[in-house]
Parts: sequence; C-alpha cells; structure tokens
Amino acid sequence: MGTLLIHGGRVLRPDMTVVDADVLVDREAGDIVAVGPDLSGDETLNADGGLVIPGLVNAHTHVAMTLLRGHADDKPLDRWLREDIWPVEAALEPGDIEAGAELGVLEMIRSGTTAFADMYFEIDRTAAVVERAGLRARLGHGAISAGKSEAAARADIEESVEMARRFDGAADSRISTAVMPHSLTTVTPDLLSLAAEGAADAGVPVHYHANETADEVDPIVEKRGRRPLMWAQDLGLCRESDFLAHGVHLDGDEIDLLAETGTGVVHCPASNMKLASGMAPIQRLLDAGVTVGLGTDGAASNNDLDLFDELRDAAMLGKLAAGDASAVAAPDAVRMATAGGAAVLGIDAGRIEPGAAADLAVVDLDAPHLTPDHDLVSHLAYAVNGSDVRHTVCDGQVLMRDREVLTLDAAAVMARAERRARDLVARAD
Ligand SMILES: N[C@@H](CCSC[C@H]1O[C@@H](n2cnc3c(=O)[nH]cnc32)[C@H](O)[C@@H]1O)C(=O)O
Ligand SMILES: [Zn+2]
Repeated sequence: MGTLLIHGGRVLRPDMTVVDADVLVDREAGDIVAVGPDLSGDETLNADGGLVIPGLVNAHTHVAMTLLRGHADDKPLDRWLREDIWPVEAALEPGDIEAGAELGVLEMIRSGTTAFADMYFEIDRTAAVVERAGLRARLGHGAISAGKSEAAARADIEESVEMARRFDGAADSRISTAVMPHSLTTVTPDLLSLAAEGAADAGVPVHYHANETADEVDPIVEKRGRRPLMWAQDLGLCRESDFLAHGVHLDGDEIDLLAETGTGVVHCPASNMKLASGMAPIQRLLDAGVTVGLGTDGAASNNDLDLFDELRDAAMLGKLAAGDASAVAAPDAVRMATAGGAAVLGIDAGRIEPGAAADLAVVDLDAPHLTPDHDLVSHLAYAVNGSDVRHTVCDGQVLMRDREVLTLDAAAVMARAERRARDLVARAD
C-alpha cells in the first residue's frame, strides 16, 4: 500500500503550535512516520491552504439516534427520555440502527471526526457500519434496568458483557468495546457491580452516564449517604480505563477521586445546555488533572454530531461556569477534542507525531470566517465549522477527499435514513 503524503499545509503540533510541514503516513501500518518539510510519498493528498489537525474524537454518543434528530426537543432529561425517546426506541429494528449509524458516521467523517464511543442497541449493526466506513470506535451495548423485570435487566447486562467480548478488536482493531450500563440511577446496584466485574474479566472499560442532572444526584446522596461517584467507586466503576459521560454536578471530592483513579470524563456541553442539565466544572476538572474528552451525546439532544460545535460550546460554557473569561481557553478546548478524547478512548491518536495513529483531518482555511489568520488554534476553537473539513484520514486510509466520502454512498445513506426515520416514528405512534 505504501505511503501517503499530506502535502503543502500547515500542521497543528501536540504543543498547540503550528508549523508549515508535510505529514507522511504509512498506509499499511496506519501510523504517522514523519512530520517535516519537503517529504515525499507514493500518493499525495493536497493540503495547500489547509491546516492538518488530529482527527477529532467524539467520546460519547448514541450514533443511531440521528434517526430521532428533531423528533422531540425542548424538554428536561427525565421527561424527554420517558415521554418521547424511550417509546420510539422500543420500536427500533436492527435495520434502523444500521441506517441511523450510517447517517451518523457519514456526518462525523464529513466534519473531521475519526473516532467515537457509542452506547446503543444492536451493536453488531454499528460495528458493521464502522468496519466499512473506516473510522474507529469504542462500542458498547447500553443496558438499562428501569422498566424491566429483574431477570430481563440481568440478561441485558450479560448481553452488554457478551457483546463487549465479541467485538473487542474487530475491524482490524479499529473497533474496541466497553461494558455500558446506562447510568447510576437507571441500573440497579447489583447489576452495576455485575457490569464492573464482567468488564474487568473481559479486559475492557465500563462506560456510563453519571451526575448528569441534579435529579440524579440527590436520590443517591439521600439513599446511599454519599456522593454518586464515591458510591460508583465502591461498585467498581472508577478504574483507570473507565469513563463516564457528563459529570455536570460534581463536588470537590468527586473531582479529586476522578483525578486519582484516572477515570475519564466526557463533557457534552450542547446536550447539557439543551436539556438544561447544568454547567460542568470543566476548568476545575482540567486543573485537577482529570482526563477530559468531548462528546456530542445523541443527535436528539444536540442536534448534530459536529465536534467543532462542541469545541466552541465547551470553551464558552466553561467560561460561564467558572465566571472567568480565561477559563477553558482555546488550546484547552482543542486538546479535549483531540488528545483528551483519544486518552479517554484508550487509543494512541490525537496528536500529529511519528508513531501516533494516522487519524487526521485537513481544515480548509480559505474562507471569510477564517480570515485573517492571527491564531489558528483560536479559529479551531471559535470559528471553524465541520463543513470546513476538506479531507479526513483514519488509520492511514483516506475516508473523505475534497469533501467526497469515499467509503459510503452519501445520497443513498441519507435516503435510507430518511425513510427509516419516517417509518419508525409512524410505527411508534
Ligand atoms: N438497552 C437499553 C438502551 C440503553 S442505550 C442508551 C440510552 O441512552 C439514552 N440517552 C440519550 N441521551 C441521553 C442522556 O443525555 N442521558 C441519559 N440517557 C441518554 C438513549 O435514548 C438510549 O435509550 C434499553 O433497553 O433501553
Ligand atoms: Zn448519552
């Protein structure tokens, strides 16, 4: 397969400086072999006038929920899930998952995302989409106890463990997995422990929603007499590889616990604002040394999968939460979307350096909203949109060239998703 040369652009380095450089990629091994001036390779990807950045990492989503984009808006989490989302999800068929995942993956590749973590149903379908679309993912079957018999709830957790075992390392190791109990309040304590044991046994992380709304925190504090994450640690859910979504309502001790254990946090600012869940203390997490990534959450609470929007929201909301305009500065936001997310997912990517995975995006800078170029990291955080991405590369393969996705038929994917979404909602009514 030889080498791929990403030629003629500027390159974002791990220390957030920018240099004029080429990037040489080994397509067989899927990693970066050199970064520097005047390199040559077997095939060239033109990055003239562009900025080469690490591919973005969407560290928490429910990708097939693209089918529910715009289906129900403007409600708080609990009512939104119970009244609108769960009833429709009950009517989901495997073909819907595949169509929704394909749409979401298409949207992510088109906006420079090369890896994502996904909690949903029918993960074999999502895995098949990831396999042919060419990006990376950490997938898990979302298991929930609420509304189920004890036996059915247990079987759901067992399925989560079983699926994690089955798909870990699939698609030439582009797919990894986690056991994914839905949240600290929607899964029973026994089953949370079972999930932790199953994950440890299978050698994969646990991923779950935690401390998303005040309504979830208060009952745990009342019933267990301690903060949710102290309780989660007792259940075995705060190992170094484990990661939780949201972490909006955290106290100082919980922040320390996250830093000490190495448990990752996925910040989902758009979802937190849309569901009015609250403002996560992101600057405090960064100051404490917690590993933080960014996630879009599902497209029904966002309502898109563009990580550049998330970057901007993270910087803005971080300042508002801290009451300090210097909080969550542009480089911090960019780091969360790249190296931070890669660390949360446990992949050796998120930085442009020899030896790292060749997961890259080329952003076209030739646009009015990206002129002048005082500071390109500022542009990445505050001004770039997903539609500015010209090329996307993952594992050394070009997934999108000049905005054309090479691994999926975009028109067919959109048409199928449209039809599936319409039928799904009609069935659920
Ligand atoms: N197997 C489970 C499904 C869990 S998948 C993950 C779930 O997370 C839900 N979800 C999406 N966004 C959020 C959020 O922000 N907080 C909590 N749950 C969410 C989503 O609708 C989906 O039902 C079952 O039997 O219902
Ligand atoms: Zn979620």
